[in-house]
Amino acid sequence: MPPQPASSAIQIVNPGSSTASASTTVRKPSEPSQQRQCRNVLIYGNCKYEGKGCAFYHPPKSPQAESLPDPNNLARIASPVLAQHVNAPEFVPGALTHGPTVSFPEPVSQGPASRAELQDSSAEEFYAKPSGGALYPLDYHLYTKSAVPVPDQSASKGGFFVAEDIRLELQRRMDDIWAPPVSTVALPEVHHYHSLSPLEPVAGDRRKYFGHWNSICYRAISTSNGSVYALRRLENFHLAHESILANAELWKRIIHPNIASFREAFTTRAFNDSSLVLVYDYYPLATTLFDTFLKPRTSAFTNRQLRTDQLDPIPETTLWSFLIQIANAMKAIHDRALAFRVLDATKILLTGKSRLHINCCGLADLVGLDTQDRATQQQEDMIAFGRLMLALCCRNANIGINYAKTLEFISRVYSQELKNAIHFLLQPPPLATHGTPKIIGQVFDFIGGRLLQEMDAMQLRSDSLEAQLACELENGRLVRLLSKFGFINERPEFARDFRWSETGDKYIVKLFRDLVFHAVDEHGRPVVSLSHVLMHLNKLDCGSEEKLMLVSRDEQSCLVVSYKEIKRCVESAFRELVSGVY
Ligand SMILES: Nc1ncnc2c1ncn2[C@@H]1O[C@H](COP(=O)(O)OP(=O)(O)OP(=O)(O)O)[C@@H](O)[C@H]1O
Repeated sequence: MPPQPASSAIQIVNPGSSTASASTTVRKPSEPSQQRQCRNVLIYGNCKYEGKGCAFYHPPKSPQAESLPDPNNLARIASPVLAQHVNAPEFVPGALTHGPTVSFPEPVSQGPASRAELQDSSAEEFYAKPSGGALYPLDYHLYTKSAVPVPDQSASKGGFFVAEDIRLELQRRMDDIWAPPVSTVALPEVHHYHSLSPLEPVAGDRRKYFGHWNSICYRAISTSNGSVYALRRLENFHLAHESILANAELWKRIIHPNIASFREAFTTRAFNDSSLVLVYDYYPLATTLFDTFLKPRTSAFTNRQLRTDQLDPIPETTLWSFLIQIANAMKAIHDRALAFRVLDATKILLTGKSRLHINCCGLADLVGLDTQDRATQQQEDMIAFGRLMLALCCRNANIGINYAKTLEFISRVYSQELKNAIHFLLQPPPLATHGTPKIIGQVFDFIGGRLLQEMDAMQLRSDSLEAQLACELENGRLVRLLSKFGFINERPEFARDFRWSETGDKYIVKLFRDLVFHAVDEHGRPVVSLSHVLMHLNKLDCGSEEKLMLVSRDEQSCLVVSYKEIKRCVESAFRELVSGVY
C-alpha cells in the first residue's frame, strides 16, 4: 500500500479514554433547559434554531463571537469547550443539516471547492426550504414525480436533474421501446428478430403497396444486438430474382438525420406465406405526418350536413422546418442517384415536436418495380414533395389536382416565399427550370433565410440539450461516489473486524456516511433532504478543504476533519477493497 499521509483529523474528545477524562459527559437531567446553554452555540458559535423553537439558552452575541474561529486553534478551542460544558444539552448530530458545521476562512483551492459552493447554493435554491424549524421528509421525490405538466419550463432550469419535459419524453420513449408486445396472436420469430409487436391494426382494410402487396409494420427485438427495430412486412411477396436484394446494399449505406435508417431485407415463410421483410431503425413514439396533421378529425351531422372539424393551420415556422428537412433528405438521396418513390404523408415519421425521418426508403427498389428511369423518378419525388407540402398547408390529404386554387389559398395564409418554394416543386421540369432538368438542390435558392432560422433553432436546441446532459453528468459522478460508499460501508465479512469499520479511514467514512444519510433534526426526526446529501457529496467529491464535524454514534466523541481528508479515506478504503490488500 502507498504510504498514507498522517491524518489531519482532529479528535475533539474521547470521554472513554483516560487522557480525556475531563470531557466525560455527565448529564444533569434535572436542570431546566432554559438555563442550559445551547450546545450548538458552543460548537458552531451560533444556533440556527435560536428564536425558532430551540429551548436552550443562547447568550447575547458579542462582535468577537460573531467572527469565525481560527482553524489553527481548532483543537485548542474545541476540546476545552466541550470539557467545560459537559452539562450542556445533548448534542444532536442530525442538526448538522445545512452548510458547513464549522466554517473556516481558510484559503480554499479555487477550482473544485468553488464548484462545490456553487452546487451548494443551487441546492438550496432547488429545494424549497421549510418556512421554519425542522426539515421534514420531502413531500415529493424527483425521481418519482408524477407527470404533472410544468407550466413554466424556465422553472426547471438550473436544477440538478434533466428538465421535467425532457425527462418525461425520454421516459415515454423508453416505455414505448420496452412495452410488452400488444398482439393477442403469437407472432413468430423471424430471421434473428423476436418479440414482434404490430405497430398498426392488423384487421380491416389496408392500403396495397404499388397495387399489389399488403404491408404491416412490427416492432421487434434483434437477438444479435438486443436493439429494437421496425420490420415492414409485405405479405405474399414472391421475389422475382435474388439480385433485387442487392439494391439493399445501396440503401444500407445511407446514414442521414432525416432518413429512417434501413438495415436489411430478407424473405421469410415464418408467417405461413412468402413475405418480404424490410428492417429499419425504430423511432419510439413516432407518428406519421398523416396521422398527426392530415387525418380528418371528428365528423358530425348538423343541419343534415356532414361537418368535419376544421383543423388549425400549421404554423409557418413548422412548415419551413419540414420543408428544409425533407429537401435535405431528398438531396442526400438524389445525389447518390437514388429516389424515394414512396414519398407521402404516411411515410414520413414525426418524433418530438418537429423532427422528421423519411420512412420506407428503398422499398420500391427492393420490390423490383423499375418502370421509369432514375431521372424521372427523381422528378416525381419532387412533385410528390410539393403535393405533400400543399396538403400540409391546407391540412387536407385530398387536395386534388387544382393546384392553382390551392396555391391561391396558401398565399392568403402563408408567405410568398413558401408559396414559391412549393410552386417550384410542383412545376413540371421545363417550366420550372427553363428546359433543364429540375434538381432538388435548387429549392435551397428559395429558402436561404429560412435555412439560417432553422439552423439557429437547431443550435439553440442543441445548446439546451447539452446543458441538460451536463446536469446528468454531475449526477452520474455522484452515483459513482455513492457506489463507492456502498462498497465500503457495512461489509458483512468485515462486520466483526474492528479494524475495518471502527478505526482509521473506514471509521471516518462510516461517520461521514452517518452524517450524510442518517442525520436527524433537533426533534430526532430523520432529515430526508436531497440538498443535504448533494451538498456534502459534492464537497467530498471535489475534496474541499472546508472542515466539518463528525460525531460518533454514541455521541461520545467528535472528529473535526476536512472533506479533502475524508475523500482520501474513501479512496484508500476503496483501493484496499479493489486491490484485495485488506
Ligand atoms: N421505423 C419506425 N419507427 C417507429 N414507428 C414506425 C416505424 N415505421 C412505421 N412506424 C409506425 O407504424 C405505423 C404504421 O406505419 P405505416 O408506414 O404502415 O403507416 P400507415 O399510415 O399505416 O401507412 P399505409 O397506409 O401505407 O400502411 C405508423 O403509426 C408508424 O408510426
